[in-house]
Amino acid sequence: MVLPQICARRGGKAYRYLAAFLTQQRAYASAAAEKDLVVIGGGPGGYVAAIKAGQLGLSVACVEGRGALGGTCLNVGCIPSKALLNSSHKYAEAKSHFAGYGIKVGDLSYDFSAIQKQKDTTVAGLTKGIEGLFKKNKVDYVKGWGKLVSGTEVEVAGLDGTTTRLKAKNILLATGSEVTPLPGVPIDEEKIVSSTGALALKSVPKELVVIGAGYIGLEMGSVYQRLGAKVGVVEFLDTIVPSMDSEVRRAFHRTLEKQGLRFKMNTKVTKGEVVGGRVKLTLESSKGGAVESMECDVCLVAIGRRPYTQGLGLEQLGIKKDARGRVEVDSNFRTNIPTVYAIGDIIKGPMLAHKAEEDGVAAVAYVGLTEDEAKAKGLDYKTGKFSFMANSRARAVGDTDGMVKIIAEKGTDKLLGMHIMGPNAGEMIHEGVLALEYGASAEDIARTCHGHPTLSEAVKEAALATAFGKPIHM
Ligand SMILES: Cc1cc2nc3c(=O)[nH]c(=O)nc-3n(C[C@H](O)[C@H](O)[C@H](O)COP(=O)(O)OP(=O)(O)OC[C@H]3O[C@@H](n4cnc5c(N)ncnc54)[C@H](O)[C@@H]3O)c2cc1C
Ligand SMILES: NC(=O)c1ccc[n+]([C@@H]2O[C@H](COP(=O)([O-])OP(=O)(O)OC[C@H]3O[C@@H](n4cnc5c(N)ncnc54)[C@H](O)[C@@H]3O)[C@@H](O)[C@H]2O)c1
Repeated sequence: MVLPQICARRGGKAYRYLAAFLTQQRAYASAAAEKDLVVIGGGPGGYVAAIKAGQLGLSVACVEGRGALGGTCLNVGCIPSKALLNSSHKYAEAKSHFAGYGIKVGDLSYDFSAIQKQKDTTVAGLTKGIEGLFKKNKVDYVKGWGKLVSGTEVEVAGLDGTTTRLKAKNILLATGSEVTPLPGVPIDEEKIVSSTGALALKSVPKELVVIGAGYIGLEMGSVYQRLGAKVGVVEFLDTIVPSMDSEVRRAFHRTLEKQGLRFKMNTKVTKGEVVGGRVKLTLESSKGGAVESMECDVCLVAIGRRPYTQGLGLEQLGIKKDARGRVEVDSNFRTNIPTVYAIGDIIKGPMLAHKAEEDGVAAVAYVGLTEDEAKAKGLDYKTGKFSFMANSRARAVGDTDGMVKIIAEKGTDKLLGMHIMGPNAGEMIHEGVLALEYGASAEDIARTCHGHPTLSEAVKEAALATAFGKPIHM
């Protein structure tokens, strides 16, 4: 009764103030009450866990400090990089391939700020969408930086300047990762950039040097090469993307070179500085000796990522980390403090949004063992391959670079790994994921009817090659 009386006495403005005050009090009250679960970090690890907990009927809060949900992946990772890859791919297609299909486009150009805007709109739509999902699943979104005070308490330095404490039966750490810095090459996010700066450049550089031929370097290098930049890649090792199957990796390397990327292998950058608006780099052979220099407009440092646990209070609580700074967990994701759990990039395993090897570097995807791993484990294995050059759909759409490679156990024919380099690899790999999950054999895949004409027929053909030694169409 109080609220309508005050409203009647003082008019609509007071009502609005009071309603806002009560909403705030309710938020404080719900924050102060003990939650079943408090999640620190709103990336793909944390936000999915929070939603699932909400769906299971638990009371849950998710603390996120960057001002938007979705973590690295949605804000400065998977999603913006794929948006730029898509735009640059469409432009490159129009430039180099449309004429071959009889399509005339006249003077082709692009508006880079519009490309960036499209990327930003995509990101904003998705991150806002997660806020909606939080509401739907009754997850409290607490905006601020969280710090463990005990195994059941989190202190939040709110983005609005307030400090609050959340009590929880259980706490889940999902604070993700950050760029690994390269000593001597300080990142300013304008001239010497990390992936975050590379995703937000205001214009396409004339010359880009990428340090590190891993996922990020090759994705961003491809984007800017397609948009007209001269791209050089400096890699410490003698191979690109070291975790990939070596045969697939070699084919991928050749494809990237064909597209125009230039590689300097077995080389490390020891110094980088901005002089007169240009980036000057000092290079050395990774095997020692031979100092040389290189110049470019923008340099991307992409030598890996490391777990982000800064300011989280792990040390005070004695939460164990390994030598690489990753939080140690048991098979139930529990740390050495029984009420504190950890998931995602801060624990061991691949730093991938869903810890499943999905959509790889623009067009590479894999699941299970590489041939090199099968060999190292001493397994008795066999392989089968099929090139997209011999796949009718790939021929029809003019996207014939790449292959499907399958690795299976020799005696049982059981699938051990699948590797796809080529068009739509990130979508097609799920056939391999499912096959591995259910312990399928290469013959199972080979005997399964695949629609025609589809890129997926290359998977069936590679399975035929693995199970019976021969594909049909090659
Ligand atoms: C350029 C790029 C491209 C990528 N592309 C792919 C891809 O195509 N496919 C793929 O699978 N993976 C990709 N990844 C990797 C993927 O982004 C990560 O593996 C994934 O985001 C990890 O999820 P996470 O939830 O563990 O951590 P994150 O996504 O890093 O989320 C952690 C969140 O926690 C917040 N946080 C940290 N500390 C605190 C604190 N104390 N309090 C409150 N909040 C905190 C951070 O602000 C962050 O938002 C890419 C990464 C990059 C950088
Ligand atoms: N499509 C995807 O799945 C995707 C895309 C982007 C990022 N990611 C994730 O993000 C993580 C980080 O990506 P990344 O590309 O930064 O790391 P990465 O580990 O994939 O590659 C880093 C590369 O840098 C090289 N390197 C290291 N130190 C060097 C030095 N001093 N000089 C020259 N080269 C050096 C390494 O040998 C390696 O080849 C990946 O591990 C991956 O899990 C995934």
